[in-house]
Amino acid sequence: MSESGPPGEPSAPLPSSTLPPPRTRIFKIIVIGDSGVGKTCLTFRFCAGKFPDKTEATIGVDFRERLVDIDGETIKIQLWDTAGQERFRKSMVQHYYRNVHAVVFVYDVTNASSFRGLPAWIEECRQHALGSEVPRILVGNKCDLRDSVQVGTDVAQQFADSHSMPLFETSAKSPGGGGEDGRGSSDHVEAIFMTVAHKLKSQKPLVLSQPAETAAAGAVNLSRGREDGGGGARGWGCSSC
Ligand SMILES: Nc1nc2c(ncn2[C@@H]2O[C@H](COP(=O)(O)OP(=O)(O)OP(=O)(O)O)[C@@H](O)[C@H]2O)c(=O)[nH]1
Repeated sequence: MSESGPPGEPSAPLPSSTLPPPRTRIFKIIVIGDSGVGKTCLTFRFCAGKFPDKTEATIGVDFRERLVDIDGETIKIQLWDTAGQERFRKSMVQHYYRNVHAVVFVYDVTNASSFRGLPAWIEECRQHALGSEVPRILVGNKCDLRDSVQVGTDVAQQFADSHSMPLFETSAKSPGGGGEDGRGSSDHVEAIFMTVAHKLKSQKPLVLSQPAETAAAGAVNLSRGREDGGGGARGWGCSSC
């Protein structure tokens, strides 16, 4: 007998209009790295599909979200674009690291100092008890500025390997290697975040979720932008990356 139905009546399936809405899983991904490496541009690029007209230094944190479809499941990717400048981080930093599902470390390939700063960001994660089960990736941004590169792929790959992270080199501005408007033949920034989402989906079910109806509309299909597989990164040893 149904607990909620009238006594004595057999339980019948609920009409679909009365079923609770399906839950949407949320993947919280924090994006960290020195000021000016392009965290805002990368997250904007993924969530809004374009390079922002102008950016200012992030104060505290900005959130950007996008619904994606992975193997038939709608998932909300929530990107936390954190401030790179110490003075804009202080009061917020403990909030970034709560319930984090993945971390994206960003450096600027044209700025060696931003690459040298990476161990400090890794150390900050350690201090906030981020375990090795939390996937991390390394992103070298601004690859469109070919003549100004200061951090070579081999040195970055060595660093990534030594921290068991996949390395992606990309450009938020011209992510497919195409024109300045960013409309290349394949969208590398897309592939990077989708690779993280795939990795997370292949892990155990995550707790954070919300009814799908409250999530923003506009789910996209995974097949878009996956052709290049995210730049042949290695480091996780899983089939989806
Ligand atoms: N050429 C080029 N410029 C970029 C790229 N990504 C970001 N920029 C520029 O780099 C500057 C800093 O970008 P942001 O995205 O604001 O950097 P951020 O890491 O969010 O900086 P903070 O908020 O201070 O931590 C801006 O002038 C961007 O236009 C890129 O891929 N190529």
